[in-house]
Amino acid sequence: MLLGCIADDFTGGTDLASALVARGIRTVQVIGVPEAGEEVVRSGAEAVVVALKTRTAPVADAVEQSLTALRWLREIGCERYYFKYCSTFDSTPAGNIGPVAEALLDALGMDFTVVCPALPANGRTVRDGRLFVGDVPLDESPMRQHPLTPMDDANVVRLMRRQTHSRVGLVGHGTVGRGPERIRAEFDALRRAGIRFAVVDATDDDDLLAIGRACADLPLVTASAGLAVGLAETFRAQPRRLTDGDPHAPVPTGGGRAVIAGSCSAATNAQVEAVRAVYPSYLVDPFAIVRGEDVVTAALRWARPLLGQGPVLLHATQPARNVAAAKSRLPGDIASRIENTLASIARGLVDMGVGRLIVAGGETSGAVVAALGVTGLVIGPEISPGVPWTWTLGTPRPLALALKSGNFGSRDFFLDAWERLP
Ligand SMILES: Nc1ncnc2c1ncn2[C@@H]1O[C@H](COP(=O)(O)OP(=O)(O)O)[C@@H](O)[C@H]1O
Ligand SMILES: O=C(O)[C@@H](O)C(=O)COP(=O)(O)O
Repeated sequence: MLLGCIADDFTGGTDLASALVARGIRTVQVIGVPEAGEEVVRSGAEAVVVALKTRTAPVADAVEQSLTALRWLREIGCERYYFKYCSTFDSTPAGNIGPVAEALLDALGMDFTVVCPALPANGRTVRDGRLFVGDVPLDESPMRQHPLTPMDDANVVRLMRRQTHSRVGLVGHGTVGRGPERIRAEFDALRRAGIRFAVVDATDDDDLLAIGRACADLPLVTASAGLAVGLAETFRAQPRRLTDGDPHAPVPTGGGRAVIAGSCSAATNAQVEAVRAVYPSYLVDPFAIVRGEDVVTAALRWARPLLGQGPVLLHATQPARNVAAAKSRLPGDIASRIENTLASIARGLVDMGVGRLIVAGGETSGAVVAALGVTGLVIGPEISPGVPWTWTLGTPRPLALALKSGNFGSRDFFLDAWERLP
């Protein structure tokens, strides 16, 4: 085992696992910290991703869960660690990226690491420490209206300073463009100056390759899935401990097809719109949940006769103005009540024979995966950058499951995804 990864949500976990697999690193994703590690060790994986649902948890809880994951990764023999957060730095002013990163550094006895949210494959770049989504600074992108983690600042140095007690510095593009030696020298200079976190500019995969090489001796990196581009190369350069080949033959799965969408991100809204003209679709109404209606039974009654005919869509996804209205008029826990409702619907659909399921939204995926009793995910073919098909472990029968980050995928994602299934 070489690389132990801790992802702060489940879509983020499959994003990173898929990036590592695409670069030839055998990767297993586990859901939460398993009770025993033997199965993972026996699987011959070179990397393991522990997917947690800590992005919006209370800070102390997120820190504790992440430290538990780190302990488990150490126990099963990991030597290097990767804290994976969102390429749009989804967090609140209190955390959880900063506090978790700080706790992991402390636990590993380290005094320095990188903060690298860039993910050029999905249009997220960092210039002068500012995070861009396409050409738009993060705080002017639709992320400013996220239901749980609205982002009001694009400056990653400032965001990290808000969230940590540590000193935060910047390695600008001028340095990154000069290559790994220069970047490493800058890391050393920052470390000597008492800087604990270096935000690193990156605008393309060449930058990430250079940063990956410069990080070759760091036991812990913190990043989006982007840095996998660079780190995978440094791992491949090491002697391989395992035989070559794919440990994860695809598991053909049949059964009904469904899309469950709980993300209200711009990309998911567009994907829901695209599909509503094609599939039967059902809106899960937050106001009905709060009125105490049996939304789950109603949704399943609607879906039952349709499942034999083709895919169905069940969504809470709504445009930002409706989400703002729901948030202002409904109780504070409405987001998690919607997640739980969608998770119960997913469970009911699987009980009715659905075997191929797409879930949109990180928090939503966390709730669905828990309700289905999934203990691990085998990574299959990539549907679009950062979103693979996976096969579930721990469920009574393997399911084909795609966990789609809210802002990933083209407009036709829900229509095209089925074609990528073997
Ligand atoms: N109509 C709605 N009104 C308010 N909140 C909603 C609505 N639909 C979904 N939500 C909540 O918004 C959150 C979306 O987060 P998530 O699932 O992580 O999506 P994303 O990947 O886009 O961030 C979830 O907690 C979900 O329950
Ligand atoms: O890094 C990313 O953008 C994704 O891997 C991710 O974490 C997205 O989170 P959600 O949009 O909440 O799914």
